[in-house]
Amino acid sequence: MYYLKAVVKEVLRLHPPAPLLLPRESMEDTKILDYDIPKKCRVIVNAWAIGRHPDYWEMPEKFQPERFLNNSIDYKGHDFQFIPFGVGRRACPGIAFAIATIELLLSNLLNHFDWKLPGELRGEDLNMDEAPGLTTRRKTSLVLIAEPQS
Ligand code: HEM
Repeated sequence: MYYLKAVVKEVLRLHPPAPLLLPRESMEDTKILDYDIPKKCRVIVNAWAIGRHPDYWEMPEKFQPERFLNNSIDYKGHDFQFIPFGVGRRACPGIAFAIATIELLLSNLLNHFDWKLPGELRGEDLNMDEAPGLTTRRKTSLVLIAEPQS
Protein backbone atom coordinates (compact mmCIF):
# COMPACT_ATOMS: atom_id res chain seq x y z
CA MET A 1 0.00 0.00 0.00
CA TYR A 2 2.96 2.36 0.65
CA TYR A 3 4.09 1.85 -2.93
CA LEU A 4 0.59 2.40 -4.34
CA LYS A 5 0.37 5.70 -2.44
CA ALA A 6 3.74 6.70 -3.90
CA VAL A 7 2.52 5.78 -7.41
CA VAL A 8 -0.54 8.02 -7.03
CA LYS A 9 1.68 10.91 -5.86
CA GLU A 10 4.05 10.40 -8.76
CA VAL A 11 1.15 10.44 -11.25
CA LEU A 12 -0.15 13.67 -9.73
CA ARG A 13 3.34 15.20 -9.79
CA LEU A 14 3.77 14.54 -13.52
CA HIS A 15 0.15 14.93 -14.58
CA PRO A 16 -1.73 17.27 -12.23
CA PRO A 17 -5.37 17.29 -13.44
CA ALA A 18 -5.60 21.06 -12.88
CA PRO A 19 -2.14 22.07 -14.16
CA LEU A 20 -2.60 25.83 -13.59
CA LEU A 21 -4.66 25.53 -10.39
CA LEU A 22 -7.28 28.32 -10.15
CA PRO A 23 -6.32 31.93 -10.99
CA ARG A 24 -5.47 34.28 -8.10
CA GLU A 25 -5.58 38.09 -7.88
CA SER A 26 -2.88 40.01 -6.04
CA MET A 27 -4.25 42.11 -3.16
CA GLU A 28 -1.44 44.68 -3.18
CA ASP A 29 1.61 45.75 -5.17
CA THR A 30 4.41 43.32 -4.54
CA LYS A 31 7.73 42.13 -5.92
CA ILE A 32 8.63 38.48 -6.44
CA LEU A 33 12.25 37.93 -7.45
CA ASP A 34 12.73 40.63 -10.11
CA TYR A 35 9.10 40.85 -11.12
CA ASP A 36 6.82 43.71 -10.11
CA ILE A 37 3.32 42.36 -9.51
CA PRO A 38 0.79 45.21 -9.38
CA LYS A 39 -2.32 45.16 -7.21
CA LYS A 40 -5.29 43.33 -8.77
CA CYS A 41 -3.04 41.43 -11.18
CA ARG A 42 -4.22 38.00 -12.25
CA VAL A 43 -1.65 35.44 -11.11
CA ILE A 44 -1.53 31.94 -12.54
CA VAL A 45 0.53 29.29 -10.77
CA ASN A 46 1.92 26.59 -13.02
CA ALA A 47 1.75 23.49 -10.80
CA TRP A 48 2.63 21.32 -13.81
CA ALA A 49 5.97 23.10 -14.32
CA ILE A 50 6.70 23.16 -10.57
CA GLY A 51 6.23 19.38 -10.44
CA ARG A 52 8.88 18.97 -13.14
CA HIS A 53 11.33 21.64 -12.02
CA PRO A 54 14.90 20.30 -12.03
CA ASP A 55 15.86 22.43 -8.99
CA TYR A 56 13.43 20.44 -6.86
CA TRP A 57 13.24 17.02 -8.48
CA GLU A 58 15.99 14.63 -9.51
CA MET A 59 15.42 13.34 -13.03
CA PRO A 60 12.09 15.24 -13.10
CA GLU A 61 10.78 13.66 -16.32
CA LYS A 62 11.26 10.12 -15.03
CA PHE A 63 8.30 8.23 -13.57
CA GLN A 64 9.85 7.13 -10.28
CA PRO A 65 7.37 6.57 -7.42
CA GLU A 66 10.29 5.63 -5.11
CA ARG A 67 11.08 9.33 -4.78
CA PHE A 68 8.04 9.58 -2.45
CA LEU A 69 8.85 6.54 -0.29
CA ASN A 70 11.25 7.99 2.25
CA ASN A 71 10.08 11.53 2.73
CA SER A 72 7.15 13.40 4.21
CA ILE A 73 6.01 15.24 1.07
CA ASP A 74 2.22 15.24 1.11
CA TYR A 75 -0.75 16.92 -0.56
CA LYS A 76 -1.55 19.51 2.07
CA GLY A 77 0.32 22.37 0.42
CA HIS A 78 3.26 22.48 2.89
CA ASP A 79 5.61 21.23 0.21
CA PHE A 80 5.57 23.89 -2.47
CA GLN A 81 7.35 21.68 -5.01
CA PHE A 82 4.31 19.36 -5.05
CA ILE A 83 0.94 21.15 -5.25
CA PRO A 84 -1.52 19.14 -7.40
CA PHE A 85 -4.34 20.25 -5.05
CA GLY A 86 -3.17 23.85 -4.71
CA VAL A 87 -2.07 25.71 -1.61
CA GLY A 88 -3.60 27.87 1.09
CA ARG A 89 -7.15 28.90 1.84
CA ARG A 90 -8.44 28.15 -1.65
CA ALA A 91 -6.72 24.77 -1.92
CA CYS A 92 -8.86 21.81 -2.88
CA PRO A 93 -11.20 20.79 -0.01
CA GLY A 94 -11.70 17.37 -1.63
CA ILE A 95 -8.16 16.02 -1.08
CA ALA A 96 -9.04 13.26 1.41
CA PHE A 97 -12.07 12.15 -0.62
CA ALA A 98 -10.13 12.23 -3.90
CA ILE A 99 -7.15 10.25 -2.59
CA ALA A 100 -9.32 7.65 -0.81
CA THR A 101 -11.36 7.16 -4.00
CA ILE A 102 -8.30 6.81 -6.23
CA GLU A 103 -6.57 4.38 -3.86
CA LEU A 104 -9.69 2.26 -3.40
CA LEU A 105 -10.39 2.08 -7.12
CA LEU A 106 -6.79 1.38 -8.09
CA SER A 107 -6.17 -1.25 -5.43
CA ASN A 108 -9.38 -3.09 -6.40
CA LEU A 109 -8.49 -3.03 -10.10
CA LEU A 110 -5.00 -4.36 -9.34
CA ASN A 111 -6.30 -6.95 -6.90
CA HIS A 112 -8.93 -8.43 -9.20
CA PHE A 113 -7.24 -8.29 -12.62
CA ASP A 114 -3.91 -8.99 -14.28
CA TRP A 115 -3.15 -6.09 -16.61
CA LYS A 116 -1.31 -6.37 -19.91
CA LEU A 117 -0.51 -4.12 -22.84
CA PRO A 118 -1.82 -5.31 -26.22
CA GLY A 119 0.54 -7.03 -28.67
CA GLU A 120 4.23 -6.22 -28.41
CA LEU A 121 3.64 -2.81 -26.82
CA ARG A 122 5.94 -2.03 -23.88
CA GLY A 123 5.31 0.42 -21.05
CA GLU A 124 7.98 2.81 -22.32
CA ASP A 125 6.23 2.93 -25.74
CA LEU A 126 3.07 4.47 -24.27
CA ASN A 127 2.30 8.01 -25.34
CA MET A 128 1.88 9.90 -22.06
CA ASP A 129 1.16 13.29 -23.66
CA GLU A 130 -1.70 15.31 -22.26
CA ALA A 131 -4.45 17.04 -24.20
CA PRO A 132 -4.25 20.80 -23.50
CA GLY A 133 -6.98 22.39 -21.41
CA LEU A 134 -7.87 23.82 -18.03
CA THR A 135 -8.04 20.25 -16.80
CA THR A 136 -5.86 17.59 -18.34
CA ARG A 137 -6.52 14.13 -19.65
CA ARG A 138 -4.62 11.70 -21.84
CA LYS A 139 -4.15 12.79 -25.45
CA THR A 140 -4.52 9.21 -26.68
CA SER A 141 -6.69 6.50 -25.17
CA LEU A 142 -5.04 3.93 -22.93
CA VAL A 143 -5.78 0.45 -24.27
CA LEU A 144 -5.18 -2.39 -21.82
CA ILE A 145 -6.09 -6.06 -21.55
CA ALA A 146 -7.59 -7.04 -18.22
CA GLU A 147 -7.58 -10.72 -17.24
CA PRO A 148 -9.68 -11.60 -14.20
CA GLN A 149 -7.59 -13.23 -11.47
CA SER A 150 -8.79 -16.72 -10.64
C1 HEM B 1 -7.54 14.04 -8.08
C2 HEM B 1 -8.62 14.77 -7.73
C3 HEM B 1 -8.60 16.27 -7.54
C4 HEM B 1 -7.64 17.18 -7.86
C5 HEM B 1 -6.26 16.95 -8.49
C6 HEM B 1 -8.14 18.48 -7.46
C7 HEM B 1 -7.45 19.67 -7.62
C8 HEM B 1 -7.94 20.90 -7.28
C9 HEM B 1 -7.22 22.13 -7.48
C10 HEM B 1 -5.82 22.28 -8.06
C11 HEM B 1 -8.01 23.15 -7.02
C12 HEM B 1 -7.64 24.65 -7.01
C13 HEM B 1 -6.77 24.90 -5.79
C14 HEM B 1 -5.98 26.17 -5.86
O1 HEM B 1 -6.12 26.94 -6.82
O2 HEM B 1 -5.16 26.40 -4.93
C15 HEM B 1 -9.24 22.55 -6.55
C16 HEM B 1 -10.31 23.25 -6.02
C17 HEM B 1 -11.46 22.68 -5.57
N1 HEM B 1 -11.74 21.34 -5.48
FE1 HEM B 1 -10.53 19.83 -6.13
N2 HEM B 1 -9.39 18.33 -6.91
C18 HEM B 1 -9.71 17.00 -6.93
C19 HEM B 1 -10.84 16.42 -6.42
C20 HEM B 1 -11.85 17.09 -5.78
C21 HEM B 1 -12.99 16.46 -5.15
C22 HEM B 1 -13.21 14.94 -5.07
C23 HEM B 1 -13.77 17.46 -4.68
C24 HEM B 1 -15.08 17.41 -3.93
C25 HEM B 1 -15.59 16.29 -3.44
C26 HEM B 1 -13.13 18.72 -5.00
C27 HEM B 1 -13.62 19.98 -4.71
C28 HEM B 1 -12.99 21.18 -4.96
C29 HEM B 1 -13.55 22.50 -4.68
C30 HEM B 1 -14.93 22.79 -4.08
C31 HEM B 1 -12.59 23.43 -5.06
C32 HEM B 1 -12.69 24.97 -4.97
C33 HEM B 1 -12.12 25.43 -3.62
C34 HEM B 1 -12.12 26.95 -3.49
O3 HEM B 1 -12.10 27.66 -4.49
O4 HEM B 1 -12.12 27.44 -2.33
N3 HEM B 1 -11.97 18.45 -5.66
N4 HEM B 1 -9.17 21.18 -6.73
